[in-house]
Amino acid sequence: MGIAEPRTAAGRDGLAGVLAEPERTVVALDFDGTLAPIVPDPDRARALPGVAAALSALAPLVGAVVVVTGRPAAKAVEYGGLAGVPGLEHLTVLGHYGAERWEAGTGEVTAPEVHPGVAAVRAELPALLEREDAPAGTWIEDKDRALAVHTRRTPDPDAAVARLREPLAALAARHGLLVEPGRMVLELRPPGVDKGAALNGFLAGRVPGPVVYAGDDLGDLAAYAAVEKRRADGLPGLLVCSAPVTGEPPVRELADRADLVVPGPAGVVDLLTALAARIGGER
Ligand SMILES: O=P(O)(O)OC[C@H]1O[C@H](O[C@H]2O[C@H](CO)[C@@H](O)[C@H](O)[C@H]2O)[C@H](O)[C@@H](O)[C@@H]1O
Repeated sequence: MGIAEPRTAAGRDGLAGVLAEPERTVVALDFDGTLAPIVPDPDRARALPGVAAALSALAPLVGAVVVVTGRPAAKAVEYGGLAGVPGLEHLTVLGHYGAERWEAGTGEVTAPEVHPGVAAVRAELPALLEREDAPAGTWIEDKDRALAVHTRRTPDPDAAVARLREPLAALAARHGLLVEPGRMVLELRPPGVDKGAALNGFLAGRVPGPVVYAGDDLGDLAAYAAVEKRRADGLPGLLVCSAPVTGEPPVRELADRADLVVPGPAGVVDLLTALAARIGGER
């Protein structure tokens, strides 16, 4: 299995950079929709079988592998089966869009205090959803330092998001939070972090080199922008979009900016495996 040719010149340069300097390359990956197939119940999401094997084959061949997720870091580690995997001793997981950091080396999560607005939103959210007549199936995911309102299990998920967006934004703003939109979800979370800042923070202090970033949702756009900025500064980058395989359309803004669009987590596993084979074979 080979590596598909990126459709953009920047992407082809990015891939060439990765293959030329794997030891300086950072491979950054989103979790839900990229390593884990999308499922109706977020608590049942799990990394696709094959993810740990692909990552542990690739990680020793590149500078670093990092997971950048909106999930709490510990949940991504648990649902990803990412702890104690041979080859992943230096894995980092940046959770809550970078507010949390888990290191495989210590097995510990470091994070700031929980924003006080989260408790206030937690208290007011159920009444707001009732007042707004949120459709049956609307569901709150309590992530401790953020709250996500999911609509995937409502009859018309996109209409429910459109309807709830403004009142949720107003509630979030009253308590110093913001609304992060995603695939059939509106997350009320503290400001000051995003996946772009998370990725840049991770890259700071490392020897400058190529970056591969794979994601599937709106929250990944900030990381795309960070890679695009590096490319403008002359550093190679490869942007990968993990497109749904369920009939759901891909997030347009992401698919349009990607150098490579792959079919969901299985496509991501294939890409990681092919990268490892190519880099390993060229050593
Ligand atoms: O940054 P990510 O790793 O992509 O996390 C973003 C959000 O993903 C989760 O929600 C999404 O996946 C669910 C499980 O497949 C799906 O049911 C939901 O519709 C998706 O939006 C997660 O539940 C959120 O906490 C994450 O912030």
